[in-house]
Amino acid sequence: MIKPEPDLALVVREIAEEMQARSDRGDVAGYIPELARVDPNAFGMVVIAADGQIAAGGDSEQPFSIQSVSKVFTLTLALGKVGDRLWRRVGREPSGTAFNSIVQLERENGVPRNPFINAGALAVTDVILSGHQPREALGEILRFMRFLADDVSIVIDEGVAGSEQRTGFRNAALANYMRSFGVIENPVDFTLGVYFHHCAIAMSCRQLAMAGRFLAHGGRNPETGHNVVTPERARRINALMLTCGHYDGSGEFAYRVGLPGKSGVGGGILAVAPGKASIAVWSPGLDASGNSHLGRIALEALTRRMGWSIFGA
Ligand SMILES: NC(=O)CC[C@H](N)C(=O)O
Repeated sequence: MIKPEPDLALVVREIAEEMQARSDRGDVAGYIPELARVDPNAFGMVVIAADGQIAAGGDSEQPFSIQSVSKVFTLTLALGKVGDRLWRRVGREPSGTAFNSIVQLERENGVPRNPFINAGALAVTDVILSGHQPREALGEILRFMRFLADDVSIVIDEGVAGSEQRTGFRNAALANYMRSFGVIENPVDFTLGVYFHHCAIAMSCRQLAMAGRFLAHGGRNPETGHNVVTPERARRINALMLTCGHYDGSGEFAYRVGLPGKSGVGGGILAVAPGKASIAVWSPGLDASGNSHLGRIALEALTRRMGWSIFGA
């Protein structure tokens, strides 16, 4: 007997209700003052299926700080700008260290392990910035997000950006250290400014799931028909998300969820079920690796109930 496809809308609503009822929520990111004030009880989830069906649950329309989820999109832009030359400045291996770790950089001559840890994302941002003023580079990133999500209302939360600019001493240390090796080429303050601002882009789960659609469908947005990247590039970005998208929790995420995913300390996760769906989830409480605690649990429930893990049922 063939098992019927589970009802996606129902599954997402059920998961949202289950998550909202849980008391284990993790801890909100305390090191960025503006994020420390976010309500830990928020939870939202949006799944956009291949046919365009949108299944939503919880606080799916509430904008949150996408933080490191932005690194998927800056990586896409930087690859579009310099292609494989990007890999001279950043590696493609999981780090096995915290997202803001400093020790590995010294051992590896200022070349960050991958584009998703902070050091790697700073190097990627620096590539986008080269040849531009910070304002122009930021405009390019924001325009790209609006284009992908098909939504001009997406903005940068200046309060969050300013908050990080005042307190991001560790990122400043990473950037200065890389500058000493020539891995960062622009004035460090410029690169940091663009980085803090793209991390401070605010989006809802629906907007984020929209923006991720090209990754689920071989580089092409099935709705607009826009080819954003080649199928090969989409596949490779997904591979990096699977192996590096959750820092030192990437193995656990692959083990439990089985999808390429990218987290941010705002509590958002973008996950990609190739050929099937683009998924965004948000719950501000984090686990010890700095990834959304309930976000991961919700995604695990989704892939189990839908049979969507890339490794099989
Ligand atoms: N993991 C994250 O989301 C970190 C991003 C944050 N803006 C930082 O640089 O610390």
